Amino acid sequence: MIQCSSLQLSEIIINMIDQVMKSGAANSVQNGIESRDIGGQNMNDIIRFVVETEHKLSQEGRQVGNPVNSYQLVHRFLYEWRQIKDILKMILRTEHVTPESETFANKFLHTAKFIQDSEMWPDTDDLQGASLGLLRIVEIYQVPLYQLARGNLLGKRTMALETTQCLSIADVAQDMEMDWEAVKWYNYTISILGTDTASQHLLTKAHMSMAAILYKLGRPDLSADSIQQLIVKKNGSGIHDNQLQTELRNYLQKSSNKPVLHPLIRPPPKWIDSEMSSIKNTTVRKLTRSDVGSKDSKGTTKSNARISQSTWLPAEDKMSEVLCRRIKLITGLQTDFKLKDTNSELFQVINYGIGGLHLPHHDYVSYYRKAKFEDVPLFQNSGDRIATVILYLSDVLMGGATVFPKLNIHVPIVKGAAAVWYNLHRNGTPDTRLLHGGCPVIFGDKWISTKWIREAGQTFRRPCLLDPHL
Ligand SMILES: O=C(O)CCC(=O)C(=O)O
Ligand SMILES: [Fe+2]
Repeated sequence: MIQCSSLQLSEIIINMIDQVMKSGAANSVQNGIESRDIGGQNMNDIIRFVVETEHKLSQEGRQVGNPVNSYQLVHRFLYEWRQIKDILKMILRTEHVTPESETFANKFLHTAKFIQDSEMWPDTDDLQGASLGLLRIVEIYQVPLYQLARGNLLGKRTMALETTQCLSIADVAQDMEMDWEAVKWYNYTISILGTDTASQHLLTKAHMSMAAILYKLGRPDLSADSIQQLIVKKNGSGIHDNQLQTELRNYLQKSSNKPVLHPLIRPPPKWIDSEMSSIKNTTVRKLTRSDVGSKDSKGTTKSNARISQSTWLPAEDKMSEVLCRRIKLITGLQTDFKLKDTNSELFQVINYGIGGLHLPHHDYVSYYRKAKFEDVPLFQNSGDRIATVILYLSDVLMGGATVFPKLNIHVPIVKGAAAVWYNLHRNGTPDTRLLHGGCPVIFGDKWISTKWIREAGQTFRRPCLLDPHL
């Protein structure tokens, strides 16, 4: 934890750089190492950084209590200086290190160690504190974010924030559950990110984090837009689809340990109406009063637990194929429909009128297996319903949300959006936290389509883990 003010800190850094500069080591390093030795590029980066920091600090660093500069110092100390130390240590370990480089590296590391030992080296708490300071200033004084980031704090000049620093502030806001602030900072970061390959990773991270927060804030529409924009940017920049698929999959698999709903890609707005109408038109005349599976008989029964009409979308329907492919892309799970050993069930299309509801239930069907329900071909060798995907085919004016009472999550019905969740723990046992239901529709006509994905075929896509809590 820093024990001194930012002024003291800047003095220390300036002294440290002065020392290194005066010793002439930086020049000899520049002349002596270059790329013949190891990591020529790294070394040039170090020198550039040292010179830049020195310049910036002598120009602006002495402003007492400047929140942006203090933030920059802490950030640089935490990340960039740490990187430099690692590189220098690596240089010292190489066989052909020149005497000049050795002196430079030793001097630098010695001073860094001295500061670190005196507990003045900033830690992540300091960075969080400095980030919160900036977040508060932006909110309380309504400072336009772009001005602050470009080095203009209410008319006073400060250092400009770098893209990685904006992203890091957004991450702090997210950690502190300052959700809308986080969205604002992610959005700004996205707006300044370049199209070079180095920025691609940051772009994905910013879009993904923003999508997750917007989803949590009950805006699946904006959440899906964020992911959609990412896809357009990535495809536009010539990055192969596979890379995006892997990133999305990693993201979804990582957060799957917490049973939360995942933002799902929504089709581009111009497709929504035609896709949704196509599904409704194909199925509307086939709808019949819905059943539920019953525990004690082998069959299904009409029940007041589910007041709706439903039917199944044929596997050969064009929309069924399109949606299966899309869900496979997003979840990474196998979604093929087969009459035996199926990877997923057909899309069930459900229509709830006024007052229509589905009482809280779980989607897993483990009790079927106990009741030897395996003789129904569809269930043979297909395992349990590992995941559920609900596509929302209509908007609902009031009511009708899908709710998860144990998780305190509610998903409003937004045409074109979708919700995904896993019903089973990673060890295959039912995850009871995923209890959910459809609230009664107050105004409107609720259309959804549900895809239950089965365990069969997912072995390498969502591998089993023994931990019963995952
Ligand atoms: O109607 C809803 O929102 C939920 C539907 C559902 O849970 C299901 O079909 O299994
Ligand atoms: Fe359900």
